[in-house]
Amino acid sequence: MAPAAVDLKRATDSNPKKKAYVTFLAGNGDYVKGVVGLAKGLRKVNSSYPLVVAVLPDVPVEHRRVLESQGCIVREIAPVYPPESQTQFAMAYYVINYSKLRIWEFIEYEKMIYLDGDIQVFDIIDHLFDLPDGYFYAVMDCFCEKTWSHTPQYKIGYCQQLPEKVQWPADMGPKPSLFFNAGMFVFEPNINTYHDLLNTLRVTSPTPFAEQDFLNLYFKDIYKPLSLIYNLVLAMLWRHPENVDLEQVKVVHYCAAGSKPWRYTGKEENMQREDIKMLVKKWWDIYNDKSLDYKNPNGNMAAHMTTAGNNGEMVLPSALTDPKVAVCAPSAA
Ligand SMILES: O=c1ccn([C@@H]2O[C@H](COP(=O)(O)OP(=O)(O)O)[C@@H](O)[C@H]2O)c(=O)[nH]1
Ligand SMILES: OC[C@H]1O[C@H](O[C@@H]2[C@@H](O)[C@H](O)[C@@H](O)[C@H](O)[C@@H]2O)[C@H](O)[C@@H](O)[C@H]1O
Ligand SMILES: [Mn+2]
Repeated sequence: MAPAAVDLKRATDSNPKKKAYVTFLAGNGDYVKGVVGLAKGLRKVNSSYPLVVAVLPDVPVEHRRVLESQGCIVREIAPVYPPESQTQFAMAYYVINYSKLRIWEFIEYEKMIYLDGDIQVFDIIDHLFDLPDGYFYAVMDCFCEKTWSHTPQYKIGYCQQLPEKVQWPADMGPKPSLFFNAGMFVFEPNINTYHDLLNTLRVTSPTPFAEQDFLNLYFKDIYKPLSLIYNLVLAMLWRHPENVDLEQVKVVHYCAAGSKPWRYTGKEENMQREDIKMLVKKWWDIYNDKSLDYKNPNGNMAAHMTTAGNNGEMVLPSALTDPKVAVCAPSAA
């Protein structure tokens, strides 16, 4: 699918080096809040690059308009499904995450940083665009959460985050290759890679972590681990606290069960931790910061995005102001 002219134009005019952040949005639910938060977070750290949002057809036009009003470049992609199988995904909805593969087709960009919609960038990471070409950069995952209970490493208590804790037994074959979390990665869109990814997927049996497993398999030979400061998988806080210095962390990935800030209730395991409550509040502080809203070139909010409330305040479309999930930033520090 050739890139739409308008995207090409915007990519060339306002972004001569043709680099961009990209995220993925599916459905008509509340992940759009995550993407709005991400767009505002990148603005807060003064990133020089735009945020492209790859949206599935089921993302409503109202959500797309809100994202455009926040300065995002919205690109519709077709879904990608894995081959038919009886696989039980770690989370049933992971099946839609294979659609992330479409971003390799965004060849008007020479380098992109993919970020999940449940990620927030608290410190500028634009320098990652200058990493040498020809590699796939991402942060190593952790195998200690229950979501990994189907794996041999979980069963013997082995985790790449602390490999000396449990030796990998020789009778279990070679130690698993380094495995990255697919919520954040630095990559180069390339049409040949794109077609090869889709062709390879057609002959690859799906596995519990869906496209994350597939990407780890596909890029195993060129994968280069990044420091965890670029994608703090929250479980690291209680699984490997010795590896985490929160002061240094630049990117937080709200992937632990119950940690999505826009759905946070504090009820799930580990969600009453002071560091979790602090990180959720940090996310809400950005999401609610109106000074971080995008001002289009003529210096005001895109009119068709908002309507004035009774006393002139900015009223976002109902999708983003659902009273049921009104600001629930915990009172903690
Ligand atoms: O209903 C959904 C589920 C997922 N996603 C996108 O797919 C990414 C991966 O899913 P998720 O972050 O929930 O996986 P986790 O990192 O929590 O395992 C999300 O961050 C979103 O960008 C989405 O847009 N809508
Ligand atoms: O579709 C598979 C997903 O797999 C990954 O999420 C997992 C993984 O991080 C585990 O290690 C955690 O235990 C778990 O909580 C978390 O959901 C990616 O973050 C996401 O983008 C996506 O690729
Ligand atoms: Mn995620």
